[in-house]
Amino acid sequence: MAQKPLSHIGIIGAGAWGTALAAVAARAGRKVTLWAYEPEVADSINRQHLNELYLPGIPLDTSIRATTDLSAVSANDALLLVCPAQALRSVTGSMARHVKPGTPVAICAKGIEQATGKLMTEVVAETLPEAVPAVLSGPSFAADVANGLPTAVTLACADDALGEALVEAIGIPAFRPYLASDLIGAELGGSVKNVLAIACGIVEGRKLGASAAAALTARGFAELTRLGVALGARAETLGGLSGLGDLILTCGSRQSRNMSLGAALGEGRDLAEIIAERVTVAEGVATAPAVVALARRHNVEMPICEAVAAIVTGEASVDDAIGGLLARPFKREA
Ligand SMILES: NC(=O)c1ccc[n+]([C@@H]2O[C@H](COP(=O)([O-])OP(=O)(O)OC[C@H]3O[C@@H](n4cnc5c(N)ncnc54)[C@H](O)[C@@H]3O)[C@@H](O)[C@H]2O)c1
Ligand SMILES: O=P(O)(O)OC[C@H](O)CO
Repeated sequence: MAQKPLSHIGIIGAGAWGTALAAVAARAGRKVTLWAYEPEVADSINRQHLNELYLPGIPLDTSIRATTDLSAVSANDALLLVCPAQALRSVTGSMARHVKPGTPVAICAKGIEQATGKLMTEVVAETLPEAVPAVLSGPSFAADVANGLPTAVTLACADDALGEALVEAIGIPAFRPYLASDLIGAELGGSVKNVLAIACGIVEGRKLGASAAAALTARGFAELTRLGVALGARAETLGGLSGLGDLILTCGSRQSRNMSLGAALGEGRDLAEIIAERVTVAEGVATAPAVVALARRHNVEMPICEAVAAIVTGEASVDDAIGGLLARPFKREA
């Protein structure tokens, strides 16, 4: 039977990225319902067509309807999960009874659950077992996408027909989803690059130079690839938009929350203070220790991620972590 078009898209999470994806789906001609955690965010979207808290100054299509009622998901043909990784289990658990069996559910959060070390696909398999999972990930700053600047991303789905229907539902010339079937590879790239972006930020904040930043990004990519392959991901996914593509973006720009948080750490600022000043999430902070635990379970060496985890958990100072990386024995590159 031919896959019917996905005309009504439910977006779970009205932070910067959920709001940008709502803008994309509306531009693609879809009916969009956006679930917000905060009533004032839903109110601002419905009344002023703005999300002043998370995506300030960007006018939204007036057709986007916001709600705080999770039962609204039952009216959607497909769902995009865009809440922070550490909140995904509680949100999907609360909405589970409203999700129709067979609904495609695209994970857009980039992180690993700290309490369990589980990937978002595992969390969704446990909380929404009758949904069809997909992963949407790649180089995409919310403000760029909401402003209509072009990018391309990976959309991974094990069901080809549903994957194609999702691409049709949200793809527009300025937002080009490339279809893939490797969900683990697609989600792992986005999760690990956030940790590596903190490391690159530290290099920037400590003024260690552009050569150090490039070397760190390349060695970080080697770490990401080792872990991905150990978890069954395909190397070409890790070298694609959702892996290398997003790593280059996030490691290279202070527009990234993870990179700028690292830069502030590198400048000598205190982590708790940096976080307290922000309303937005920097996923790499919670994901760093989770990546390290996952890597140890699979006997994968990830010294840069270990260094970031040691810094964010307060086990090492920035200088000690940098010194530890530079003192590692020389070895073969591959
Ligand atoms: N912002 C981007 O450019 C971008 C791009 C791609 C992917 N992502 C990913 O999307 C996810 C969401 O990020 P964002 O940038 O939209 O968020 P954000 O930082 O703009 O906002 C934080 C979000 O967390 C929500 N929240 C806070 N506590 C919550 C709770 N207990 N339960 C449910 N929701 C809660 C808030 O309502 C808000 O939606 C992250 O995993 C991020 O890595 C972000
Ligand atoms: O601002 P960041 O560091 O959360 O990065 C946003 C996106 O993941 C970039 O693709």
